[in-house]
Amino acid sequence: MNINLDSAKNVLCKNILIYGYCKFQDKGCAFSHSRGGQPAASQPQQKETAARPSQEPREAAPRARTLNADQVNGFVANSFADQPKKKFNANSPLFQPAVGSNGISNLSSKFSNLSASVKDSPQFQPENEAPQPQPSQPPHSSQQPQQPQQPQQPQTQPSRFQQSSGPFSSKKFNVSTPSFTPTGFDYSQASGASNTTGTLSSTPQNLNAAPQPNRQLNSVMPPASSVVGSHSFVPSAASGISSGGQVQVQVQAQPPQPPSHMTPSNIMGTGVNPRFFNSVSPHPHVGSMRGPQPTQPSIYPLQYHLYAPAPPPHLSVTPQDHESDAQSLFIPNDLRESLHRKNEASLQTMQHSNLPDHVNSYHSLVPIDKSYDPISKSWPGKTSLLFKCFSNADGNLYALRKIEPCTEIVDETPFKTIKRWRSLSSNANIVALRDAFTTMAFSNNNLLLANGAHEKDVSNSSLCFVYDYYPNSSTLLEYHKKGVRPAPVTEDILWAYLIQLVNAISAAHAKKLAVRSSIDLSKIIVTGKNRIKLSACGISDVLDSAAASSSNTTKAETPLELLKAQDCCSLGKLLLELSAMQLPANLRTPAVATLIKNLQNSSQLSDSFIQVLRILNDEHLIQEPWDFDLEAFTREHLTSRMMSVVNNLENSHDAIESHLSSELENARLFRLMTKINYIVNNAAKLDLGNKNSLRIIQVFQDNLFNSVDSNGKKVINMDKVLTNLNKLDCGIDEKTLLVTDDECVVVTYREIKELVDTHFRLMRE
Ligand SMILES: Nc1ncnc2c1ncn2[C@@H]1O[C@H](COP(=O)(O)OP(=O)(O)OP(=O)(O)O)[C@@H](O)[C@H]1O
Repeated sequence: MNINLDSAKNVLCKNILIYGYCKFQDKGCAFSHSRGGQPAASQPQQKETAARPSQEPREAAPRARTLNADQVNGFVANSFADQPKKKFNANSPLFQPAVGSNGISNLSSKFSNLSASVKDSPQFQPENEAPQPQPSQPPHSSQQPQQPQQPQQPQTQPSRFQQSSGPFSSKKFNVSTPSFTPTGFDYSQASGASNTTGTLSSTPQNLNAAPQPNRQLNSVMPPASSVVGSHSFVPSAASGISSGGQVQVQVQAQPPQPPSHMTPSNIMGTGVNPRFFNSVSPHPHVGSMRGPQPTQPSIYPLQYHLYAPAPPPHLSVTPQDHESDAQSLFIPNDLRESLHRKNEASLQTMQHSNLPDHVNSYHSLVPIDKSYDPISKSWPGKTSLLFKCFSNADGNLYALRKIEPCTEIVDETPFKTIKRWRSLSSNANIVALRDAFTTMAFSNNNLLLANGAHEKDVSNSSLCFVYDYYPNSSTLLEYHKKGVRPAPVTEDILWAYLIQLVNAISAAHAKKLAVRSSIDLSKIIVTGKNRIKLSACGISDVLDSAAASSSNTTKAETPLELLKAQDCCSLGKLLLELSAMQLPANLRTPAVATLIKNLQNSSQLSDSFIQVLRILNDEHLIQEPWDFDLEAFTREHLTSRMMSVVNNLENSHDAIESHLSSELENARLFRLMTKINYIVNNAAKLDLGNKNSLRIIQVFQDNLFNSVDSNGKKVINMDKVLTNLNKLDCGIDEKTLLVTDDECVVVTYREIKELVDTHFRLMRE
């Protein structure tokens, strides 16, 4: 038809007259589309929207929620109808992204073909479940009282997919899809929290009475694996729709319980003495916890096992040369768990306590002593308490040991060996001493001054030693004797301990120091597998020196040679004590000679180790200390054993390095999430061109953090976040279904990744 373009623009389009809108309005229709200056609606949906009564203001970001059956059945493709601009409506001519100059439009225009409405969403139906009868009447069953409509209640994500049946009822359940939501993460259920979603019901009758929606919309949907995959799928739930059109879920599974190793008692058991965290603490420095107390144990520790654990050894199949299993891609579970626990212990804080805010340049004190008794066994007449603290100087964590009373220290003289101890900080088997001082910080100064006490009353001062902090370490006593499950003592372990202790003692002796009270089961800490360190070095030096200078008697200092020999004796005693643990209780006699004989006869220890025990426990060693040469002893008895210890250390170093390399790229998900957050948070401020593609990123981010359990209750599903981010990071071709209140769109992870990268690049330009 020939049209005069000049005159046509003044003629009202017939489509407007007949239908009220023209679908070619933006596609080149030459006629006028404005009635009396009012632009005509270009979509029937827009007219509907305009006629609709004003709705509740919506959240800026679309919130994933479930549509009820009425919404589904009566759904018209009103994508984001109540938003200023339409974005993803496949039926709308407006969803043709304008050709932009930034290149994103090409990409996002693809989504116009992929877009699908919520009504098209499939329902997951387990294969063995009988198909639900189609409703022959409106969804108002006489058997079911109608649930009160609660439009503002949060709705459930899985139920969105329980509203249509048919097409996918014969599909196999695919746990590898992103939809698979392990049910082990809803700990809130375990605490007895009730279902807050008023429209949900868990009664079995609802399942029978529930009609299914008519729509069979499989033609536009992607394969089941990807569609079901984009949502939380709970295999144990059967679904239905109530008479009120509300989704009902029948829950069959018991609420999941956290693994036994993740119970609070277990966590507490590994770290700080729980008494420090009681609301009324028996610890002298820890006051009662103020502030609101949690009413239910809703806080759970970190989820250490975010990946599936390895199968039992007898079930694991040895991979072929060209194969690799998933376990090899990740850091081993036990190593990851131990590192997590160490981090947790390091970052633990204590909000309300009577501990001072600052002790010299150290702050944020948290007790790490696990014993209930502050009275020290190593330094008679003193109390000793250990705290984790942060340094103001370098921000690092340290272990601060407070010793009281310290009235005998009146000047700097007792600290004369501290500098030499500090110089041993590089020794692998000595916990580095960083600082030593006396302080009044632990005494309540204000109270003392108010009571007329002198400000510099030394009776209230404390002696403090600051060491490197090794989170979650335990003493040899706790590790092999007093722990919940004491580790067995083998000969290999004994040799490894002996060599490490000789290394520490030799280093100290070379600096003209003696380790003294540090050679004790309660003062040697285990920091890793068979790795030990002497803690509390230097304290005996300071205390003995202070005691000597304060006493009026001019008592001669103990000769260093004697102290060195005492160190070797202490080493012998310690090894004997550990070795005796291989004997039955009735053979553990206090007489050294008999004990060694029993060890020789009744244990698996080799003759060479028995020989070492004999030498180190020889009484002549104390009587004639000058005769003993530790270097010669090392050369003669330890050299051959050193090779295997070095070999083990090298192997462990290699293993740790290979695990480290597998985690080299572990920041990639953080980078990806940062990019997405930058884009989404700055979307309003930045001119990012095509808004449709931006919307996809927003919806992806929104879907990522919206998980619900089988009851429609919001849960934190780290597994889903990790899985989806990993897929996005790899940019795989698998499709995912992004769902908002009104619409869903099917995109591949590759396409979302391209959008994220493009937008982030544009944002930086
Ligand atoms: N440098 C350190 N870093 C981290 N933890 C440490 C450090 N030194 C000791 N610990 C831990 O602190 C806890 C208490 O140690 P401590 O030496 O006070 O033992 P104790 O049996 O209480 O001794 P004492 O009878 O002398 O008080 C132990 O569990 C130990 O593993």
